[in-house]
Amino acid sequence: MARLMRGAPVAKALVEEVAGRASALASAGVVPKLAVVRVGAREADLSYERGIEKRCAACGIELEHVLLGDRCTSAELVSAIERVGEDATVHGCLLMRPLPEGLDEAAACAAIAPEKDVDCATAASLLGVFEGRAVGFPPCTAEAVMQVLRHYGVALAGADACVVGRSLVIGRPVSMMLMGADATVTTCHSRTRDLAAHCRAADVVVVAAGHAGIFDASCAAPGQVVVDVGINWDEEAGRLVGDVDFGAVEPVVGAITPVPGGVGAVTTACLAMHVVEAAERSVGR
Ligand SMILES: NC(=O)C1=CN([C@@H]2O[C@H](COP(=O)(O)OP(=O)(O)OC[C@H]3O[C@@H](n4cnc5c(N)ncnc54)[C@H](OP(=O)(O)O)[C@@H]3O)[C@@H](O)[C@H]2O)C=CC1
Ligand SMILES: Nc1nc(=O)c2c([nH]1)NC[C@@H]1CN(c3ccc(C(=O)N[C@@H](CCC(=O)O)C(=O)O)cc3)C=[N+]21
Repeated sequence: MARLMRGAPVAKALVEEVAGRASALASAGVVPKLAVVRVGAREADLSYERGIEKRCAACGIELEHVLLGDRCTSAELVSAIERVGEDATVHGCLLMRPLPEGLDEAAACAAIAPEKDVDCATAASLLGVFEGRAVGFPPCTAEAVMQVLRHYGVALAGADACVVGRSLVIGRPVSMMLMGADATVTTCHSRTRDLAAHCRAADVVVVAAGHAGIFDASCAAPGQVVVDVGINWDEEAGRLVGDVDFGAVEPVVGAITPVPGGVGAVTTACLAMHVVEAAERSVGR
């Protein structure tokens, strides 16, 4: 039986700290505020937004929704993002990604004011992650993975870590952050020849491929720590599932995060933390 690494206690500890800092700011006349920019109404974005709403309410963070229709142009999106940048009452700007087909994501990300980039969409923030410096903010999900590992006391120095996925939002930043924590990191992707062998050889595995069940019993090893970042909708079962075949893997490994109730719950807490930190920076705290 593996140890279950639930997200709730990790999120709770973060929220307590964030709420305290937000209320200190509010007493000084600054209410931390997040703008969420969403194009269209896809379910992945809506479910994230519901989590953000709950979390911001619990932390004392104000929320503004900037909504654009499915058929908006890249120019309209860029000017909406620029208006958020000019609004001095807003401290954080989250652009829901990926954008619908046909919109220029690079231009939209570049339009975010760097100091309000709470989810690592700009080049400046990515450079901070790459260099391991605290300029900007790392992606909330990548940071949530690190917070889970830290909360549950997973030793990373000298450990062999395997990351499945190389996207700019999760796979690559998590690989960098694990390396920054002195792990030896292997990053796998769709052209990796023997995924199962790389996974089995690792002490810690972070799975972010976006395919239900891609990490199965053939990837698992006794004692291993498995962090499941995947969020997939299982039509047949009518529920949320991760990238890990939980039923097959849980009996083998040492520790594992559930889906739902794992990394996703911590992601919104990291977002709230970034907004408060951005508000603190804006008043020179
Ligand atoms: N828990 C949370 O808070 C969040 C969870 N997510 C979830 O995380 C998952 C990953 O998201 P994201 O990084 O944006 O997804 P992307 O689709 O951008 O990237 C997926 C990565 O997985 C790799 N991959 C795909 N198939 C395989 C395979 N068969 N073997 C090995 N690698 C493979 C891809 O390789 P290649 O580069 O070669 O194509 C790619 O690098 C999704 O399920 C998403 O819903 C997303 C945001 C937040
Ligand atoms: N710039 C950007 N960054 C993102 O991180 C991002 C995004 N755009 N677009 C949409 C996807 C999707 N996503 C989710 C994160 C957490 C939950 C979440 O809270 N999940 C809970 C369950 C929620 C529920 O109860 O339904 C859990 O896993 O326990 C859901 C979805 C982030 N995304």
